[in-house]
Amino acid sequence: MKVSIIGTTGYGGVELLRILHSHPEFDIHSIHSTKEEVAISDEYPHLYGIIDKKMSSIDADKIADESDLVFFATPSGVSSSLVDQFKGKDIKVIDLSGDLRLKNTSDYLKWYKKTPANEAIVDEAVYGLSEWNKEQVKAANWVANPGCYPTATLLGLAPVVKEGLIDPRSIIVDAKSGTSGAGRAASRATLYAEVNENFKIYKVNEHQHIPEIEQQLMVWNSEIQPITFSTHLLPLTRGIMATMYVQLLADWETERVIDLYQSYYENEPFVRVRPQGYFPSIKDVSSSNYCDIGLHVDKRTNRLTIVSVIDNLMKGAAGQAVQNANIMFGLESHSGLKFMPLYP
Ligand SMILES: NC(=O)C1=CN([C@@H]2O[C@H](COP(=O)(O)OP(=O)(O)OC[C@H]3O[C@@H](n4cnc5c(N)ncnc54)[C@H](OP(=O)(O)O)[C@@H]3O)[C@@H](O)[C@H]2O)C=CC1
Ligand SMILES: CC(=O)N[C@@H](CCC(=O)OP(=O)(O)O)C(=O)O
Repeated sequence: MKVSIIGTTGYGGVELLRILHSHPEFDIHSIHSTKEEVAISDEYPHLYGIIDKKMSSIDADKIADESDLVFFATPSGVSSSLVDQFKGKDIKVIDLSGDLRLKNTSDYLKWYKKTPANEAIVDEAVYGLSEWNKEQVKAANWVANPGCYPTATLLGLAPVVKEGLIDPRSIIVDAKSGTSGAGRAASRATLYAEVNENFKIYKVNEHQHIPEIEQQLMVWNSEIQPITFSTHLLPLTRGIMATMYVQLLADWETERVIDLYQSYYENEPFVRVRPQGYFPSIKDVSSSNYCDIGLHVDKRTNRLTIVSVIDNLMKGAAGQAVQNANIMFGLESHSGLKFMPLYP
């Protein structure tokens, strides 16, 4: 199968290249960004002699004629204009941005402060949280690849929310990310001198992933109320840790909660529910497509602590996008994604 990538010079795009270069079924047919006739190895010298392909102009007709699938690894606002160029064409699309995720376009306007994408395509797009929406992803022409924080958060909350085990008003998510989550464009917030030996909270109660998380939680359980969700910048390149606190409605032992999570995820190659007493760290999943989950019930408060870790560029972006592509084309969901975490 031939694939094209738009936004190849970004961190999500170059992670797609890393995965697809050794994928058994997908061939990288064309790569694109705002630059043309520039070799990707000039932008990323680590690719020298491995992928020296040049970027070409974004011609939607040509891409649709020649490729089976295109990834939009472009910023929010740019993806929506690509949607206009690709709609009606005979090609499957996976968008890594937030542009197709929010079904209510007024939410998009409110949280992203940008013009929403074409409403019919937003309606049609399937939310590609791979573990949960497989049948829909399989049949989809447009996939909205989930955000990095929502992926870690939703995989960690799904079993207790679906089972109705928690007070629906009690969800608190304390999330932290490495700086590659902000992309490759230069910004003061991600300068070495700002991030190194520092730890900052940002976008307090205003993060654009809040409506995305709430939307999916409410699909699973309509009782869910607005959540508290905080994001912090870690002095790391890759990785997300989401620590979540929820109030259990009945007395549950930690062991029983772990059993529940293990039964939910037993057939999922990328979700590892850790045994009692172990809490995963970011290094446990670095550069891999795994999401690791640790759980503990505090018997004094009857609150459950859930720790969920992912690599933001893999399970949080390019890895999950390829997982969705595998599902869309009837391949094994872990095809081309069997990377062991990088350690140390
Ligand atoms: N980084 C992460 O961990 C995650 C990112 N995402 C989402 O994935 C998308 C990509 O993120 P990321 O790779 O980090 O972003 P980057 O800023 O690193 O890269 C953006 C890419 O988009 C290209 N681009 C920008 N404007 C245009 C345009 N008008 N037409 C064509 N290409 C354009 C850039 O090309 P050029 O070099 O030519 O400017 C670059 O290749 C974003 O929507 C982001 O929110 C989602 C989950 C996690
Ligand atoms: C560390 C960091 O800055 N992370 C970014 C993730 C943005 C992102 O992935 O954007 P969409 O999913 O909305 O497209 C942030 O918190 O805004």
